[in-house]
Amino acid sequence: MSTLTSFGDIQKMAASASSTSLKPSTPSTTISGLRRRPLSTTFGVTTLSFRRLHRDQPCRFVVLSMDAKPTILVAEKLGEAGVKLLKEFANVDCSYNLSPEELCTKISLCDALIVRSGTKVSREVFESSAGRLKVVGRAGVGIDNVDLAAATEHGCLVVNAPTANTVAAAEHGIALLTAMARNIAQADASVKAGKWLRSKYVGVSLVGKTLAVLGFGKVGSEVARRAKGLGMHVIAHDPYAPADRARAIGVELVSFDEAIASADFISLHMPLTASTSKVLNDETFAKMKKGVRIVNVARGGVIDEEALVKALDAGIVAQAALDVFTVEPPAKDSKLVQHENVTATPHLGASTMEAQEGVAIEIAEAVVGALKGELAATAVNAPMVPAQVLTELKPFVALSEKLGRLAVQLVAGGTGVKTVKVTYASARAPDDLDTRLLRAMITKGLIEPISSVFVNLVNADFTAKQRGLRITEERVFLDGSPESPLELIQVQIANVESKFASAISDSGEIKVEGRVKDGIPHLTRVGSFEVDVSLEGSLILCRQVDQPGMIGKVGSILAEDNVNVSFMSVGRIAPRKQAVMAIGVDEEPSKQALKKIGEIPAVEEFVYLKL
Ligand SMILES: NC(=O)c1ccc[n+]([C@@H]2O[C@H](COP(=O)([O-])OP(=O)(O)OC[C@H]3O[C@@H](n4cnc5c(N)ncnc54)[C@H](O)[C@@H]3O)[C@@H](O)[C@H]2O)c1
Ligand SMILES: O=C(O)[C@H](O)COP(=O)(O)O
Repeated sequence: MSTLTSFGDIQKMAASASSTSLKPSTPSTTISGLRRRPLSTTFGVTTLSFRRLHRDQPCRFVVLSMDAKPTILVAEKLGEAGVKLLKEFANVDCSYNLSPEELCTKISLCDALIVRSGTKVSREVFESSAGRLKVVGRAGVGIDNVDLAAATEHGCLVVNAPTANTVAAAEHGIALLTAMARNIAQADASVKAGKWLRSKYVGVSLVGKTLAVLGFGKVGSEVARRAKGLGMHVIAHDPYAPADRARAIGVELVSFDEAIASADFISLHMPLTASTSKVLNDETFAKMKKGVRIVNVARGGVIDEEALVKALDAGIVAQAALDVFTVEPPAKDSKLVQHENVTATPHLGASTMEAQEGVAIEIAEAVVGALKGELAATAVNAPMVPAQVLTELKPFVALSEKLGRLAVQLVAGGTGVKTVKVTYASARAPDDLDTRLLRAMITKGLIEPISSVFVNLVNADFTAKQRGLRITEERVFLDGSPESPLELIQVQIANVESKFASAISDSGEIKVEGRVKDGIPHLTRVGSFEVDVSLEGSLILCRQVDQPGMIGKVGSILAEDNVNVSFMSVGRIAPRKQAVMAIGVDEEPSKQALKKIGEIPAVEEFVYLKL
């Protein structure tokens, strides 16, 4: 198990550790009764994880060791500028051509891994990392070589470099298109072989011909733009592309069948996914114009290569120019590669000096940012949260996790948490609030205190699902100023008993509610009782008969125990009726002190909660 709770947490934990000067050698009363778990060291922070002996509640200590750096394994050649950036922050191990076994062995010592398309980052890699691997950086666009499901299950962020090689790939597509049309590769080889075959290598013209671009994303649209410049009539098929983007460069979006049936040239630019795998096959080749020419700089797997050989032999496809193959490198005797009407390059689409430097910088910045706890703008398996949104949501992120932690600790032992409802009240329009981050942190708060699983933004939804935890979300629209993204967050756990009966609301759920005040998360409701206590340190909730002297009695028991009270608030139904007192404490009270509080005659129930 990794002892890190999230990318951001490592910094928070480090900060709190430095402020409380925890050291492994420092004896601390909090350590008694705790069994030490394996030690893990990551980038500047050594985490000692302890587990309570009697209750399944993890407790973490973080110790700073300033010289420790994260380790980043660069498994494929990366531009120098990127490596330099990585070295400023981490120990960088550039080890190329690792076998799958060597990669699995090395990975357990690495916090991040950077690959291009030549390395398979399989489930075994994540399993072998035993939780240490936090980020996989794909120095390029296609992430079909990374097992995303396994990454997500292991809470490992995957980031890519989606923009820096777009132009290079588009230029290579155009290079293949023109080279194929004029038999450049074949003619070059024959001249070098001492031949002069001017009539054999008569080509075809591009001007006025129809080019169908399949996949009208970044590369596809750049290819389209360039092909228009060559005087081609360009159509495109992409079920997800906005029509106005196509219109803006004079491209008509059409159906797949129309695209392949009317094209003289087809250029492939979609990702390899389950739905695009072998999208060009016997059936679809049969629908094409006889003599069509095909360019593929996307992924080999989008073409059924056997079917393409047949279509080439039958003359349905006159020529193909391929940069990518189902298996790379393809077999030496591959019928496809050896076909006289095929032009092949060894996956060179992104291989320009400029693109490689750009990609290296793009991925290095993304990986370092992710290791520092920043949310990545190019995350592939986690929500991408723009920086300004994140700044606004930050205190609500903390509030969310604390409400989750509080709510789950109020559940009586033996009653499983299955159904949680989260309500966000805000004066902003629903579309203006991205709740994925908040939901992930609530999930983290709900799950971590009762398990050894670590939850972060990447694996929160997966972990909740795996544990049968159903989290529903509701937005309540409030009148008022939409200046703040949220007014309050409410977490309700249904169908459970509570160890603090007052936490059960009139409708029968455990209910906690919080707000952010001056940037600090506050608990503002427990069950039907309004309270107001800042969510720092730990908390004692106490239901009593409202009467004079209660605050004093509890306060002096805590003072005798040398426990500092940070906050106190009483919420009551009516004067001299029942009240709930919420007391924030900096230290954990001793068992004797808690027992004494429970023995005050007016106290009907109480609970101690760790935040
Ligand atoms: N040969 C190389 O070196 C090289 C370099 C860069 C990119 N690539 C590959 O090129 C492809 C495109 O890259 P990009 O940066 O343009 O990605 P992108 O995400 O910007 O564009 C992909 C487009 O494909 C579309 N798409 C998805 N499913 C589709 C389907 N079934 N039919 C039609 N369109 C579909 C998407 O809507 C998207 O617009 C990827 O496969 C990438 O790996 C290869
Ligand atoms: O998807 C990509 O970015 C390209 O296929 C480039 O891959 P490469 O970095 O392995 O050249």
